Amino acid sequence: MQQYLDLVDSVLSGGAYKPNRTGVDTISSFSEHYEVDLQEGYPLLTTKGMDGYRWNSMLHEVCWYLSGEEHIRTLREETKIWDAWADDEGRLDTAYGRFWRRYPIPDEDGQLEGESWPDAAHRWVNQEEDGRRTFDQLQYVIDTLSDSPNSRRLVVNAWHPANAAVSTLPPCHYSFVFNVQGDQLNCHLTQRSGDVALGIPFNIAAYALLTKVIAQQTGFEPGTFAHTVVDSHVYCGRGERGEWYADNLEELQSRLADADEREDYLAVREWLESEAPAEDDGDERLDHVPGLLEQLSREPLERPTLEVADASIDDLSAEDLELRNYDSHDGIKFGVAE
Ligand SMILES: Nc1nc(=O)c2c([nH]1)NC[C@@H]1CN(c3ccc(C(=O)N[C@@H](CCC(=O)O)C(=O)O)cc3)CN21
Ligand SMILES: O=c1ccn([C@H]2C[C@H](O)[C@@H](COP(=O)(O)O)O2)c(=O)[nH]1
Repeated sequence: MQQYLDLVDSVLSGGAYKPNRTGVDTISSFSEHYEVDLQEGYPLLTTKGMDGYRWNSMLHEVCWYLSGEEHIRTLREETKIWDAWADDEGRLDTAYGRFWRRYPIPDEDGQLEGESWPDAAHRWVNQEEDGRRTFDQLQYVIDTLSDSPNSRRLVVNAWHPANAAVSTLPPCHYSFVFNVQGDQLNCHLTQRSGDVALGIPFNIAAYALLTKVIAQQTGFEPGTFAHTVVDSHVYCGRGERGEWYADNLEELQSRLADADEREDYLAVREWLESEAPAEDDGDERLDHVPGLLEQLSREPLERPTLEVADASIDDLSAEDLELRNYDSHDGIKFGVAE
C-alpha cells in the first residue's frame, strides 16, 4: 500500500526529533492524513510480512474490541501484544471495546435536570449484572445505518476525559465516524498518537476489517478508510542511539530528499548504520528507522482480499475471517517502546 510508504516517508522527511515518556526517542510529525479505497482490496501491508502470528494477533485484537471486555484474559491466550500494559489478572485500564460496547451512562444522581439520557428500556442501553447502565455505541451505529443511513451522527467514541487523565495508556485510536455515500460505507478514524512501524499497520488492518464487517451487516459496499493521526512518530532508539538523531536528523532528511528511486533508501540505511552508535544490549530494534528504510525500498505487492462470514458483531470470531491471495516481502522485527 503506497499510502503507508508515503506516511513513513513524510514522517521521516518532515518530522522533528521528540523525546517522550517511554524513554525511546522519536521522529514525530503533526497531523498526517491518508485515505485508502477498500474497493481495491484489503489494505494489509505487503512491504513486510503481516501473516502468520501477526495476522492472528490482529484478528484476536479486533474480536477482543468487539467483545466489549475490559480485561485481556481471553485475548492473552492468543497474543502477547497487550500483556505489557495489563496486570497478572489480565486487568487492563485501556478501554477500547469496553467503551465501544459498554460506554458508561451516569446514574440518576449524576444526571442534571434538562439533560437527555436514555432509560433502562432504551434500545441500545444494557443493564450490567451489578445494575450499572451502559450504552452500546457499535450496535447503535449498525441499527442506525439500516434505519437512517444518511445520518451524520454515526460516531463511536473511546475517549472519556476523566478516565483518560488517570489511565496508564489512554486509547490511541479514540474516535471513528461512519458515513454513507451512495451505496458505500466509509469510515474515518482519528488517532491521537501513532507508532508508525508497529501500531499503525495493525490499526489500518483492524479498521479496514471493521468497516468490511459493518458494511456486510448493513448491506453496503465497503468504501474509503480515512485515517488522521495527530502525532505520527517513528521510534528511533534509546540513549545515545536516540540522541544521535537530534544532531543528525538534518543530514538524514537531506539524504532522504535526494532519494529518487526505491533502492536509494538502502544507501541511506547503510549510511545510518555506519554512522549511528550501535543500540545497547537489550535495546535492539528500538530504533525503527533502519527497518522502515528497508520497507521504503520495497515495491508494494498486489493487495489481498478478506472474506468475512455472515456473523453478527456479537458472534464474530477469528474463524469467520479469511485472508486470501496474500503475498508479501519478508517480515521485519521492531522492538516495542513501553
Ligand atoms: N510503543 C507502542 N506501540 C504500539 O503500537 C502500541 C503500544 N506501544 N502500546 C499499546 C498497543 C499494543 N499494540 C501493539 C503492541 C505490540 C505489537 C507488536 O509487537 N507487533 C509485532 C508482532 C507481535 C505479535 O503478533 O506477537 C509486529 O511485528 O507487528 C503491535 C501492536 C499497539 N500499541
Ligand atoms: O493502537 C495503537 C495503540 C498504541 N499505539 C502507540 C502510539 C504510541 O507510540 C504508544 C502510546 O503512547 P502514548 O504516550 O500514550 O501516546 O502506542 C499505536 O500506534 N496504535
